[in-house]
Parts: sequence; C-alpha cells; structure tokens
Amino acid sequence: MAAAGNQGIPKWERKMRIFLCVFGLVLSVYALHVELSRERNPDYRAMCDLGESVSCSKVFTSRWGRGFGLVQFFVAKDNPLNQPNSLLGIIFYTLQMGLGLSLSKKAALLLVFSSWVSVAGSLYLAAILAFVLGDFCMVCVSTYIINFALFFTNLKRRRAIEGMKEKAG
Ligand SMILES: C/C(=C\C[C@@]12O[C@]1(C)C(=O)c1ccccc1C2=O)CCC[C@H](C)CCC[C@H](C)CCCC(C)C
Repeated sequence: MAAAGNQGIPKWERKMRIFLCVFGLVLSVYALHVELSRERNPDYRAMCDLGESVSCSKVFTSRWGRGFGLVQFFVAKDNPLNQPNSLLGIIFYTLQMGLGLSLSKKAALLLVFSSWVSVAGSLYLAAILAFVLGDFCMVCVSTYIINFALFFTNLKRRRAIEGMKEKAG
C-alpha cells in the first residue's frame, strides 16, 4: 500500500496518536500529582491554580475528582474502587497507545468503543466543571480536546481498516 507506512499504519496517524497519548498521559500524571499533593497539604498551590475560579486543584480534590463522583454512590468514599479520575485517564491513554499499535479489526473496534466512553466522560466532566463547580480548569479542558481528537483518529482508523479488508476479501 503506497500511503501506508510502518506496519500499514499511516505515518500521520502514528504521529497524531503518539502526540495525543503522550500529551494526555502528561496531563493525567500532572493532575494526579496535584491531587495527591493537595490532599496531603491544603496549602499546596499548583502551577494551574491561577485564581479563585481558575483553580485546578480545587476541581481535582472535589467529590467529582474521584470515580467521576459516581462511584461513591455505590461504595464508601475511601473504598479502593473510588480512584482519582486522572488514574483512569492514565489507563485510558496507555490503552489507546497500546491498542493503536495493533492493526486488527478487534483492536480498532475496542479503540472506537473506549473512545466513545471517554467522549461521554468528557462531556459529563465538562458539564460538572461549568455548571456545578463554575471553575475553569485548563488541564481538564485540554484533556477533553485530546479525547475528541483521539475519537476522530480512531473513527478514521476503523474506516481505513474496513476499507482494507473489503479490498482484500
Ligand atoms: C485528567 C483527566 C480529566 C480531568 C478531570 O478529571 C479530573 C482530574 C477531575 O478531577 C475533574 C473533576 C470535576 C470536573 C472535571 C474534572 C476533570 O476534567 C483525565 C480523564 C480523561 C477521560 C475523561 C477518562 C476517560 C476514561 C474512560 C472512562 C475509560 C474507558 C476505557 C474502558 C472502556 C477500558
């Protein structure tokens, strides 16, 4: 295939995916770091705390910062199942990176599916951020943009793979 690079994955897609996943991982690790630091020390000021209503650590340590604020309806607040959202983010971007290396149809389907979940999660968190917390969190908004971009990358990948299989079959 002429346009295909290494392993048949178009070069732009490899680059785009690596860029988005690394960026998402850095933001998630940073969010986790801020959340844990703030929980340990209430006086901690993060780089992304620019003002009263532009404060990321306020958002991360809110009740919606763990298990999307939903897990605590089912288990105790300090249950090990109630993990920070940013930890889920780390798992998600690692998964997107890992599955992105595979060209199988199953992997493509899983990528699109998990991406759907992340877009839904982003819309939910964005609504909480805007309407409940009334805060502007740059780290959060950046992850929403990354999740949308990854979603379109995954949709395009699935179409490309289906096209390939049709020609081959
Ligand atoms: C840093 C990050 C999101 C930022 C943030 O979540 C933070 C930290 C938070 O505390 C918060 C509080 C209140 C309002 C908004 C927010 C957020 O904005 C990363 C998540 C990315 C994405 C939303 C995760 C989606 C993961 C999927 C649920 C996984 C599905 C995969 C499975 C099918 C395997």
